[in-house]
Amino acid sequence: MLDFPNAKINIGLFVTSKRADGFHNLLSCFYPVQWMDALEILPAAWNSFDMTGLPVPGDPDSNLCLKAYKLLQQDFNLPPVQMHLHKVIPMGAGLGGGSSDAAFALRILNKLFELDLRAGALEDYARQLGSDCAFFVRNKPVIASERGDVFMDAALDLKGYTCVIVYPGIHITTAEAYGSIKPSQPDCSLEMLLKQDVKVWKKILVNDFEKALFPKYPELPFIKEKLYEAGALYASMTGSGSAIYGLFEGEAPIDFPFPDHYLIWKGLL
Ligand SMILES: C[C@](O)(CO)[C@H](O)COP(=O)(O)OP(=O)(O)OC[C@H]1O[C@@H](n2ccc(N)nc2=O)[C@H](O)[C@@H]1O
Ligand SMILES: Nc1ncnc2c1ncn2[C@@H]1O[C@H](COP(=O)(O)OP(=O)(O)OP(=O)(O)O)[C@@H](O)[C@H]1O
Repeated sequence: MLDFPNAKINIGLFVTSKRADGFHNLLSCFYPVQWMDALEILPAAWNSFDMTGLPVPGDPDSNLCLKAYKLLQQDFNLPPVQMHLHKVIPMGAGLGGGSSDAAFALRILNKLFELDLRAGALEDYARQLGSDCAFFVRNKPVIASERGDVFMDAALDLKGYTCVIVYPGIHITTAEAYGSIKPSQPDCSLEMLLKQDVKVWKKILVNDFEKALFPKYPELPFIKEKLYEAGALYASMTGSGSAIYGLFEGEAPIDFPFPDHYLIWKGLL
């Protein structure tokens, strides 16, 4: 069975407090975007896993797709599978690519072997694999709270907007980003802020990680400024970076003044 794990962007991200378990509570709108990997899982005589596309750092045995298989294997007597992951979404970008692969692996295995797990049960498995992972089971716009894994549907429809995502090749680990953050509370509820016109988001919505990371990586505010100069109504870093996105009404410009090694994705929301 073949599927296409997609990325997400965060629209507004407030890190509100540090928790007793070492994680942070946050408030953020997660919005799916169609920058996608490809993941195929087939029944096989023995287990195998291989990858193509962007190189994924670390031991392949610790790949989140395999972790997803092993997690379900603890509760279900799964037959062996061959998995193939084609990696397109950059890592350390705040786009949640690894988390999406893991959630899609759970979804595919659920269908392939007719495990009959409902969305709630799949989300519970996903939470064990990473904070962002549960979102990709739902995969529609939500306001996430707590560890980023408790959701409320977001009444936000950006159909017709074009999203441009720029990844400058700076790998920021999530742990590094949270390590430099100072928690703060938003003045007003995120739902209220998102109800305002996209044109005013620039003045009212923030990603708290920008304050912590922009002074350390000056390329990042530069990219954001260039997206605004190109006509974006709203631009922001996604998650804990380093990708920066811009939202354009209708079509986006074709050319951006970025170096060749940057990865740029453009698509309709
Ligand atoms: C920045 C976001 O992408 C926003 O969507 C997420 O909060 C990141 O979620 P993630 O990559 O799935 O993170 P995890 O793999 O669960 O955690 C990696 C590390 O990030 C930190 N972490 C993560 C999520 C969270 N709510 N608080 C944290 O402090 C912890 O140090 C943790 O050890
Ligand atoms: N299938 C996978 N795809 C990508 N990274 C994976 C995968 N499995 C394990 N990893 C590990 O997870 C790390 C980063 O994952 P991810 O792509 O989710 O980054 P991210 O976009 O910064 O995540 P987030 O938005 O959740 O902070 C990689 O450096 C890699 O070592």
